[in-house]
Parts: sequence; C-alpha cells; structure tokens
Amino acid sequence: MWCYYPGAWDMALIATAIAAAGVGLGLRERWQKQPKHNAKEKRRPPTRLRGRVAALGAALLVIFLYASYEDSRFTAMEDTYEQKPHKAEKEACRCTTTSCLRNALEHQHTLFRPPHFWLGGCQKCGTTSMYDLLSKHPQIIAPTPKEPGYFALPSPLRSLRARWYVRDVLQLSTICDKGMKRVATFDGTAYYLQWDYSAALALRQAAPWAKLVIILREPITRAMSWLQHMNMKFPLVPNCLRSRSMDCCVRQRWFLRGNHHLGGSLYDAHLQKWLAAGWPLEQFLIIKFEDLFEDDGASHVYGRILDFVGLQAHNLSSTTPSNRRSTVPYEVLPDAYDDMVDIVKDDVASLERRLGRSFGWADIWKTQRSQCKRDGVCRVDLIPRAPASSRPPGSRRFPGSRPPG
Ligand SMILES: Nc1ncnc2c1ncn2[C@@H]1O[C@H](COP(=O)(O)OS(=O)(=O)O)[C@@H](OP(=O)(O)O)[C@H]1O
Repeated sequence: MWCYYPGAWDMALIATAIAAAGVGLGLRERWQKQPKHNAKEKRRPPTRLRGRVAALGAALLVIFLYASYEDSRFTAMEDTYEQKPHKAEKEACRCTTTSCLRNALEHQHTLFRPPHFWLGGCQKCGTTSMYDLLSKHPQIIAPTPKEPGYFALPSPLRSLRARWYVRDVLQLSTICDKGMKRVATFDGTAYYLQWDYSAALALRQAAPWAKLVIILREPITRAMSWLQHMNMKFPLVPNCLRSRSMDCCVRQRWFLRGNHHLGGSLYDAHLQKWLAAGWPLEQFLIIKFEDLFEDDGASHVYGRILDFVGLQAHNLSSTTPSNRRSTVPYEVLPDAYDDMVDIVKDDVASLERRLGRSFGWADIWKTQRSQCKRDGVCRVDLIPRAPASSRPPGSRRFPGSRPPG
C-alpha cells in the first residue's frame, strides 16, 4: 500500500501554491482586461472566484503555518529583565501581568508565589491525572484551564493575554482572598518542555522561583499515544491513523522528527534548552511515568510532588487515571520499531547520564524487540510492561497489560 501522509509543512506548501495560484489568476485576468488603447473602456473587476481561491489559500497557509509552528526555532532572546524594587504581597494582588508579579514577589520567599510550580513534561505523560489529584489538595487553587499554554505564546500574544493569565488562569483574586501563605497555584501545560527555548525563557522571566515538576514516559509509546490521542479526540483534524496503519504513520518524517511526535520525546535535548535558559537542575523534579503503574503508584507520585513543592501531605480517597485511551497494542514492523529506537536511544542515554539514574526504557525496547521476533510483527503496548528486573521487589505488573506469551 502507498504509504505517504503529508505533514504540516507539506500542507503549508500546498496552501502557498493555492494562494499563489489564486493571486496569479486574478492578476492575469486584471492584466488581460486592462484597456490598453481605449481609456474609456471600463475595467472588469477580477471574478470573485479567483479572489476566493486566493483567500482560501491564504487562510490554509495561516492554519498550516500555525500547525508547523511546533517545529520552528525561535531566535534566542536575551534575558533583559531588570530587577525592580521589592513590593509586598498586597501590591502583588493589584497586578495584571506576570512581570508585575515578579517585581512584587521575587524576594518574598515565605510565600507561595504564583505560579508556584509548573506541572508538565510531555504530552501523554499522565499530567491530567496529576492535575486532577492536585486539584483536590486543600492548599491548591487549580489553574483554569489546566493547559493555558501561555508561556508558549509568541511574546506579542503573551502581552495581549497577560491579564487573562493572571486573573483567570492563576486566579489571583482568589489567591489574594485566601492569602499567599496559605494557598498555591501552578501552570499545568504539559508541552512547555518540548516546545522551545522561548517557553523556558518566558517562564524563567516571569517566575524564576517556580519549581518544575516533569513526568517523562518511554519515548516511543508516548509519541504513538499522542497520535492516537489526536485521532480520538479531534475527529475533524486530519490524522494519519484514520486512513493508514500505525506502521505506516510511524515511518513518516513528520512523525519521526515532529516536535509533538517522536521529536517531542527527545527529553534530554529539551532539558538542555531549559538549562540554557537559566533553570538549575535542582529546581526540577523528574518523575518516570511508568512509576504510576507500580502499587499505589499515583499516590506515591502525588506525595513526591507535594513534598517537592512544599505542600502538606494529603491522603487521597481515589486515584482513578484520567485521559486514558490506550487499550490495545498497535502493530508495527520490526524495522519501523528499530528506526524509532535509533532516533531516541542516544538522547535517553545522555538523559540518564545527566541525571545519574536509569529509566529502564532500554529494557522495555529489548523486551518489545524480542517479542517481535516470534512472528515478525511488533505489538506495541502503549502502556508498556516493565521487565521484572527493573521493578522494585514486591511491585506488581502494570495494570491493563497482558501476561507474556
Ligand atoms: N494513574 C495513571 N496510571 C497510569 N497511566 C495513567 C495514569 N494517569 C494517566 N495515565 C495515562 O496518561 C496518559 C494521559 O496523559 P496526559 O493526561 O498527560 O495527556 S495530555 O497530554 O494532557 O492529553 C494516558 O495514556 P494513554 O492511555 O496512552 O492515552 C493515560 O492512560
């Protein structure tokens, strides 16, 4: 079967061609109808159809350029922030921008300065479940929406949305009513890490005090889970899985390189940008997604987050996972699986070196690959099974996974 599926950049090219064709046809018609000798002859306006083609092309171009924004690189901005004089909490409560909050609160170390922390890491890494659990904590005012994406906006848009972020997302007036010593809020945008240097820098400029809680999932299953998520959640958005097999989709360049797909799973490369933006490693809590599947995993992860951000311990009555979509394994051929491993393995190795700990993902690939050998097809469980050796004694198998064999 023909295995090609256009990515956002291909679509942008097509849209440019449509827009250019519309403009070209309109200009040609205008030129042809231009009275050359008889000035009295009326000029005929170009037909509406041409104008519409050009407008359609331009609109598509804007949409696809926005979609391909994920892959664009921003020029590094310099941190031009100048420290302003210290202001009290009262003054912060009158703020409508994050720079005002920073000016007022930067030296107020005893307070939960908004945003007190960022909960993210990557898309499909369990942040919705953690957001739901954190929302139940008595000291937390949960941001609305969970994923404002504010620090990923280009800077002019960020200025336009500043009031919204401070008033509606961080809910400054509620925090001020209760007191910044009592309650904390956070930003739950999952994708800041994989976004770009600009997001790291923008958050650093706004809230250098913020603790960074990131959850990382085995890179290949994360990327496949994202593709599946988009297919299920957005039926009107074109998605490769609707007309092609997973095996075909994971071979596409946009999947292998795109920043929401496998490129988004190059965690060490992303982390480097955050360190370059001035965030020290000590300000990060890095959690392994697969820990959620151990006995009482969600409660343990929740407890670690509370401890790290300095909130009181809190017992949960239930920890039902949210946003769960992976139920059946996807089939890919061994060469496609190997290509994916090749793309991420060096990044995982350097992440492990940087953090001085193992994530056990290489073992997951090995187990997966040995399973493929049986009949030449890899059945990739998006919720992977941990190899027994990488599980702590007494922990159980991941729920939802099938027994081997
Ligand atoms: N407690 C717990 N235990 C195990 N797995 C869990 C848990 N909570 C969330 N999940 C899995 O996390 C995936 C959703 O992640 P996110 O909520 O971060 O996705 S999103 O990017 O915000 O859409 C989603 O993965 P998929 O099933 O592959 O879609 C969930 O199944």
